[in-house]
Amino acid sequence: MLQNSKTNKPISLLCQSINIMTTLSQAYRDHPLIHLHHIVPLDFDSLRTVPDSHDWPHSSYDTLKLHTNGDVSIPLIDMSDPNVAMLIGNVCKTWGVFQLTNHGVPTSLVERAEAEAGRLFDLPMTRKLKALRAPGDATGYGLPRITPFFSKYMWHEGFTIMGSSAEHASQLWSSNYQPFCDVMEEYQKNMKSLAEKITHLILNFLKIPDDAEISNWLHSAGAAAACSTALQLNCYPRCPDPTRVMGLAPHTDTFLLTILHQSSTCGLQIFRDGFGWLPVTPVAGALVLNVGDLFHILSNGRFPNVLHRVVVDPTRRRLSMAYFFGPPPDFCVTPFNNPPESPRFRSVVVKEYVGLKAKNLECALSMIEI
Ligand SMILES: C=C1C[C@]23C[C@H]1CC[C@H]2[C@@]12CCC[C@@](C)(C(=O)O1)[C@H]2[C@@H]3C(=O)O
Ligand SMILES: O=C(O)CCC(=O)C(=O)O
Ligand SMILES: [Fe+2]
Repeated sequence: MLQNSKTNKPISLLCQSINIMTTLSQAYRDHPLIHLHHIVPLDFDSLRTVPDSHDWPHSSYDTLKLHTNGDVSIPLIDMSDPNVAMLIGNVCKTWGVFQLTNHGVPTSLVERAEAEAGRLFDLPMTRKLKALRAPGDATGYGLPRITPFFSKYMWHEGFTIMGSSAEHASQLWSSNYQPFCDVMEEYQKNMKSLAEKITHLILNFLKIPDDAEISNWLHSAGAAAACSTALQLNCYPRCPDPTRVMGLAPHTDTFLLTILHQSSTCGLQIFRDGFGWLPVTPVAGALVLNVGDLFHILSNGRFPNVLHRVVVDPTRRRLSMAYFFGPPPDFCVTPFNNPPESPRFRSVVVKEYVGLKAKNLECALSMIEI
């Protein structure tokens, strides 16, 4: 029987019943987005003007003033710093987002993954549509999941992977799809082990005891592979008039942590109270990490689940790869509070929260608030 390496407690729930546990794709299939059937991304490269369907009423450039003062920038943390746990913990509290260098993920792997993502989005539309996300499914090619919550479409095409990408990749390329699958698999492995390390540092920072359910899960995660993970490849084609479109509309991420690689093209912005939208300027070799809703809940609101969006570049297409990490769909997330502080949220099972988000997007959090 597997045991938590720290507490020596058996990991019964997580490992033994693995066959009856909900997978993340299943959790998403259980909460389909009704309006997203048969709507496909535009063939952006063929367009010379912005169609009305993609013309945002309030342009992404001036709805909220973009803060351009160079001295306010997202913190940069060096993972080889001896105080890394403290640095990451404090930044999660004050910002909810940071860039990380010396993270141990080989640059060559990141470059190969970005090149494969580029090869995918370079395919003709007729080819990409072969891997179109089926109605009610979570994986494959298509529009962002949050699309139905907005009245206009985003200047975006994406490809979602949960585990193996073989089924969809073989629809994209009848042969020669193995290099794509191999690099995406290796990338996900590296992301998972980085996400586990960072989560471990954060749980220590929050002084969450070793016998808490979340610690028990994390210490078993490597062995049991019982996690919710997804890799989202994002492409923001260049746009004839970027001031009128939205690359990715403002949102928070659902899971514990997101690890993002952004190409050298600018576009990601975070919303910070008192400042407005701040750009996350690409730093070569650095990964962007941000707190998602589940860490916000788990930290009892101490960590902000940072609101972010993406604006589009007039001259260059932008690629990014976002890896989402959290406990498995059947896991119950309980806020960790130090008495006399009381819990701000009720406990919530991951798949139940996925369902709340599918129906209510950003209001999901307030629905579990106490
Ligand atoms: C595991 C995840 C996380 C998802 C849903 C599912 C697969 C795709 C992810 C994204 C990627 C784009 C932004 C977002 C908001 C979206 O629309 O799809 C993300 C969402 C979430 O964080 O909720
Ligand atoms: O493209 C980016 O920089 C951000 C993508 C993002 O926010 C997401 O995939 O959730
Ligand atoms: Fe995001």
